[in-house]
Amino acid sequence: MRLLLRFLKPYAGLAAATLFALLLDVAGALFVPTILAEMINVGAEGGTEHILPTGMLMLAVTVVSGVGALVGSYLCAKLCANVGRDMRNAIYDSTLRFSDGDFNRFGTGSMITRTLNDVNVIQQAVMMSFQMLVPVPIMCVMGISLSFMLDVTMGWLLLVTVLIVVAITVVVVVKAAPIFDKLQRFIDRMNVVLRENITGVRPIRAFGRERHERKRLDTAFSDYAGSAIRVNLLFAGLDSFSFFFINIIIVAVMWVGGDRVGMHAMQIGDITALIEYSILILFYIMMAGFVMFMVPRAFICLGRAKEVIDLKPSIADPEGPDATEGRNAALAWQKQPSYLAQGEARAALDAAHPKVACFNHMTFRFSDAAEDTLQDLTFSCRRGQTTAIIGPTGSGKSTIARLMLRLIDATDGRVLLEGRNVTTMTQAELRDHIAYVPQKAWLFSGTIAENLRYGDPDATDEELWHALDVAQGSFVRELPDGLDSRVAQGGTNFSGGQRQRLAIARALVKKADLYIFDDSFSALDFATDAKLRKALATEITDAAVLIIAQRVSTIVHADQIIVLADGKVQGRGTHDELMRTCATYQEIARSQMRADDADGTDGTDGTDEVVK
Ligand SMILES: Nc1ncnc2c1ncn2[C@@H]1O[C@H](COP(=O)(O)OP(=O)(O)OP(=O)(O)O)[C@@H](O)[C@H]1O
Repeated sequence: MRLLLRFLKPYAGLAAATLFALLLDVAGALFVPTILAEMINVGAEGGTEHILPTGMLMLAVTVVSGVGALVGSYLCAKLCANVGRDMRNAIYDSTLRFSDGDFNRFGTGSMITRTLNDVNVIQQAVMMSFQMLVPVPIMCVMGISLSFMLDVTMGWLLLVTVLIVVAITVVVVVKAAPIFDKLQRFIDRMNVVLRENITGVRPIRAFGRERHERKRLDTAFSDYAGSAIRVNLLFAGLDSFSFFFINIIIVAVMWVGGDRVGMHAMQIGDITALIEYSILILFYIMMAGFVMFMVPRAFICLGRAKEVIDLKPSIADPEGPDATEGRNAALAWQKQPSYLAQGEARAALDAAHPKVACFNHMTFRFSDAAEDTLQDLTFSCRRGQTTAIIGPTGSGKSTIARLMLRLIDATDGRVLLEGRNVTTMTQAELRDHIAYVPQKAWLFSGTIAENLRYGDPDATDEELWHALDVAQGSFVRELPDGLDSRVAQGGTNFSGGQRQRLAIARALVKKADLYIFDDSFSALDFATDAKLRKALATEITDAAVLIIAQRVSTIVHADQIIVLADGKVQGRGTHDELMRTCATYQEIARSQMRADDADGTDGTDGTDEVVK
């Protein structure tokens, strides 16, 4: 509730105006039968000259009430649309601050449900509450007071009826609340299964798992349908009960009212007013009951939205950017005896190729893992040099890229950029220095130019073409629309290799200090891979390059190769050094040679260099 008030606060004026307009509507609705009763009473006693002015008054009240209803509905819709928009933006903003772990906690399906469906439920509930719930107490108090003013006995009759109906409505609503909780989780589930089925339609067909998946979907749909039917049964029950009571009260008012008129305790026109009051009050309570059905669901949705909006990201920016802490740490590290012992050679290297990124005795373990994914990792990426990481699948290579980008934080040790601990920089500042090509080359729906300008929104067409040329993306020149060619969501209208080259070009458009290529050449044929690396070497001369790769041929020319296995560094050096000293590297290189022999690949792709 506090969350809702937080979002309503900026629109306090609009909310007050909405309530005032709706109050006019309610007051008018009750005032009309009061005037009508007066007209009948006066008319019954022969005062026909009052009919015209009273009729005009009724008309005026109806107009005011109608305008109140119209304006109230408009303001209410505006208010709720604004609140809904702000809430969706707040959820999205919060998502942008999520670390990888935070994302995994919620899951994509649930995040979509929370942003779209949950906020929609909240928006609808707020709108209906304003229009149908908030006026109820006003309607009840005013209607019952007017009834008491006409006749005390009739007032009591109406009051008791209202209390019974309210009590039954509350019981039904309380019963429905847990079903709504389930309903929302079933929507999450449907979302997850449906997404999996749509995005994974090819493997589903390829493995002939249509029946299995259909069953999974059917279960998700049936669970949702079962709960929805139970809720609707309660809803229908309350509906019929309310109409039944409205009819009963009309009969009761006529019956008891007839007696009271016979006893001269009230006048004939009062019966009309009392019937109108009863119908209005019970109708509003009935409508409130329907809204109350939505309220528990809206509270659950509010709770789910709050979980996201108020989540303290596991990776947060420092309170005040603390550059000195990071620099001091880097200097302290460089003063260690082991570091100094390596003496002049290192000093010369530092001068020629200053360090851009450093991993300093860094250890990392996923929160749900039993073992460290990376252990005691120490290496640097230097300006003007290429550092490569190679290792078997699952050895922790991509985790290094995620740590550098601070999508996850080191469990122990430090990750430094330009001598500063990454935890002392804001994430935006850190990522500003880095251009990253993810393992899965994800493209956004739009045009090729729009995708490339993710790297730099101000890049000219010439710069985009240049980046494409370096990334061996000349296929774009052959497309009829060139840079304006359409890209489907995820880039699915391009081949894997084309997607990788576009993702590489996107990274190249950004001028960065560190370029990270996470297995970004894997879908390229050997010849294109070789050409691309050659073009990269002449293009990126003043930045550090970190290449994560599976193929030895991709990294054979790297200035430094880190061999990783089971999260530990097994060897470090150039290709030639490692071929002499590192058994793991030799094994990787030989296994790839054997695979190439088996493939019948000749030596024109760089594998001959690997073999030597
Ligand atoms: N969110 C996570 N929670 C727990 N463990 C994870 C998570 N993400 C990755 N891992 C584990 O961390 C290890 C390293 O994963 P990583 O993706 O870094 O490997 P990799 O060397 O890049 O593999 P590949 O070459 O196949 O891409 C793997 O064993 C993986 O199962």
